[in-house]
Amino acid sequence: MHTDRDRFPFLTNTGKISEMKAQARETMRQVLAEMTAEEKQLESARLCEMLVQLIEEKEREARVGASAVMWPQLKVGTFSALLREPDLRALHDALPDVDWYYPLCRDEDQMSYYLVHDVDELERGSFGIMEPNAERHERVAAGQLDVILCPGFAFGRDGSRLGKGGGYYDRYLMGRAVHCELIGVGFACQVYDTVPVEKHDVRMNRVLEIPSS
Ligand SMILES: Nc1nc2c(c(=O)[nH]1)N(C=O)[C@@H](CNc1ccc(C(=O)N[C@@H](CCC(=O)O)C(=O)O)cc1)CN2
Ligand SMILES: Nc1ncnc2c1ncn2[C@@H]1O[C@H](COP(=O)(O)OP(=O)(O)OP(=O)(O)O)[C@@H](O)[C@H]1O
Repeated sequence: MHTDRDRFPFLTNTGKISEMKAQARETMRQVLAEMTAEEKQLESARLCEMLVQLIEEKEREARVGASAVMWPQLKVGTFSALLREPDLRALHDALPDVDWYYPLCRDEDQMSYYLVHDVDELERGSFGIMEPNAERHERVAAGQLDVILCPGFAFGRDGSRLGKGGGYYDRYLMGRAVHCELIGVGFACQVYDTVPVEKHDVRMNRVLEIPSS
């Protein structure tokens, strides 16, 4: 059953989508600021459990018929949490066979992913985000990732995503492989039926939603 909660509630239609997106981001900053550290921790753990199930299922699919010499390892793009984002670090321990890649903003508009075995290898970089180091970590081509976990300010169940406003993800995701699954990962208060998007905004294949208890 859909309720008012499901409609993205904070918009006055100004006729300009870019203005509506800016307004929606501002509201989401306020909504997210109300979450306590404990709530964020609990929901992050829940999201990790959901992701473990999903990724294990993908691993099983990839391994049907695979041989021991060509044992497929999933390449998954993840992210380091900003203050208002879910903390996904627990995935490393829960899924040790996955190759984890983290984004690095290389200049004003380009982002690339690098292989990171241990979260302790990340260093504080642009925007205060914990990032890989281009000299120490191995870069992967955009078309090589099997799954990309995408952060954002808000997500729609229809796959729409409201990002942070840098355009990094949209530009990067244009180069993804056809089989690559894009998963929107946010807290429960970030998921609505739909959120405002422009033509260039890339749709998620799936948006995680913590079931309401
Ligand atoms: N974890 C993470 N890594 C990412 C992004 C992201 O959104 N999240 N980016 C996506 O493009 C790129 C960096 N771009 C960014 C653009 C804007 C803000 C920003 O406006 N920060 C918020 C604070 C958000 C928070 O704490 O959650 C703000 O000022 O309100 C941050 C990063 C690449 N790496
Ligand atoms: N594929 C693209 N090619 C060129 N410019 C783009 C592309 N995608 C986005 N941009 C530009 O980047 C800027 C920010 O876009 P937008 O507001 O959609 O970012 P966002 O999706 O919120 O950010 P992010 O994806 O980094 O979280 C806009 O000026 C937009 O025109």
